[in-house]
Amino acid sequence: MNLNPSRGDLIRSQNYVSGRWLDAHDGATFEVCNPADLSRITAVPDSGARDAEAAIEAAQAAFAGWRATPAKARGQLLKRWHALILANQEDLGRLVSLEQGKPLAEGQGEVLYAASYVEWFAEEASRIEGDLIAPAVPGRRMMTVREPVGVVAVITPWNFPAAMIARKIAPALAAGCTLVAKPAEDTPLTSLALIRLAEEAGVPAGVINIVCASREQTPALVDVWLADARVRKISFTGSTPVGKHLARASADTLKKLSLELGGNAPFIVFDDADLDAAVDGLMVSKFRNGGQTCVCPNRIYVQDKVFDSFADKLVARVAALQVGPATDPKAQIGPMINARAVEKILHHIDDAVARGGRVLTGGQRVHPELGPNYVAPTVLADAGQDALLCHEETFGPVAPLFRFRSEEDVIRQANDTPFGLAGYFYSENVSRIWRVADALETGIVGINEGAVASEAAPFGGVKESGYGREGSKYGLDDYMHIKYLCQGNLR
Ligand SMILES: O=CCCC(=O)O
Repeated sequence: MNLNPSRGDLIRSQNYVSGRWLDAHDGATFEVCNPADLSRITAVPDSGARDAEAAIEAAQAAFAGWRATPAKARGQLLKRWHALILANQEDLGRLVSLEQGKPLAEGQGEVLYAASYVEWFAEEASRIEGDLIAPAVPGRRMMTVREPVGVVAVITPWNFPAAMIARKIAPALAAGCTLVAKPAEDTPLTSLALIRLAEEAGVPAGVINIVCASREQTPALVDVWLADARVRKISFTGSTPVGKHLARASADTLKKLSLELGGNAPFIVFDDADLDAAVDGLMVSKFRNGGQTCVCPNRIYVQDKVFDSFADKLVARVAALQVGPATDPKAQIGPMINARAVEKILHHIDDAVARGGRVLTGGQRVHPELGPNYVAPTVLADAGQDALLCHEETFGPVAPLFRFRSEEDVIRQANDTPFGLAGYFYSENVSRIWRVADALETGIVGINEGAVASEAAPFGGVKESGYGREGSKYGLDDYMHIKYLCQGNLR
């Protein structure tokens, strides 16, 4: 099966700045490869400081006009973009799978997920409202209006190359912001294809600007955005260390920040749970995108009494997962994104085994004849709480099971992490459901549910998983500020 899009113009190998497709200022490029077999797909610009600067200038120049465009008209443009994304779903889905590696069905599903944010914010654009406030003294009228923050820098990860950029660009445009964007170096092509469709939808020149950069070149590019006072906001999805760096480095210009950072999600199975439902939920949440998802369960706590039967059911399902490239229609788990990701996953497995863990299934690389990035879906049991995979996001198809005795105990363990993005638990006891939902220190809680993401829901974390919310009726707030108007001397 060929993963190349049938519409050739959707594979772009240039930046898009001020409505023009351009090479990097110095002509530098880097290669984008298929993680399934490391074959070269194309090369894209390896942009630097001058390209970053040009993108800001374009976004700043377009801001006044875009902000003045009625919200309804901005929404209509987003609707046209949404329609084009749906019309090209198959091509975009193939492109996601080609550069990111996820199975075809997941690539197609991701495009729908991305489109759902565009549609949501197309509609939210018409609901940008202010308030009339009861004045505290006579003769005054007090009100609020909401204004776009200005130029936004959007920095996206490789694990959802369509959805993550869509759920940042759509609210930014709906709010009246213009933007400069940098897609992940592993997966720039889907983002470029989406921008090509936004251009086709009629988004004016300069409103969206996107520049690509390699891992080595990214700091030089992003530093320009961090230092420039015209960039009023950064929206970033990625690791906690990088999020902290962005917060520190943008402090001098006090930018507004949305940081969707690392997770270390607990998944708790109480002994009053429906075990089959819990296994279903874990399969969906843990093995989506091969475990390379920030809301994937990282630590699975199972109550003593049901531990063995849960483990048996889970192992049967995990051992049956098909691993392979997206060109194989039977594949359910694709390659990991790159060699560094594979090394980390294998290191976590080895470390867990060194700390008393048992491999119940998987535990090693597979299909070396296809490529070096395939890891067998793995279930581990009984590693110590000091194992690395208790403290760091593994970001791979590894499900470590830990026994617990009491609710109190498991809540303490679940919250014993600096991260707080998602948490999940399964129980049929209504009182426990509300107790545990309240006690989990996470921004998202799945209660008897493993698939929590939705454009209608606020996505984001607490603690060192970041701040800000994406999607939902709250999602526009990150791209707007509130201005208070006070009229005095009313007669
Ligand atoms: O990995 C980050 C985002 C995942 C999601 O939107 O469900």
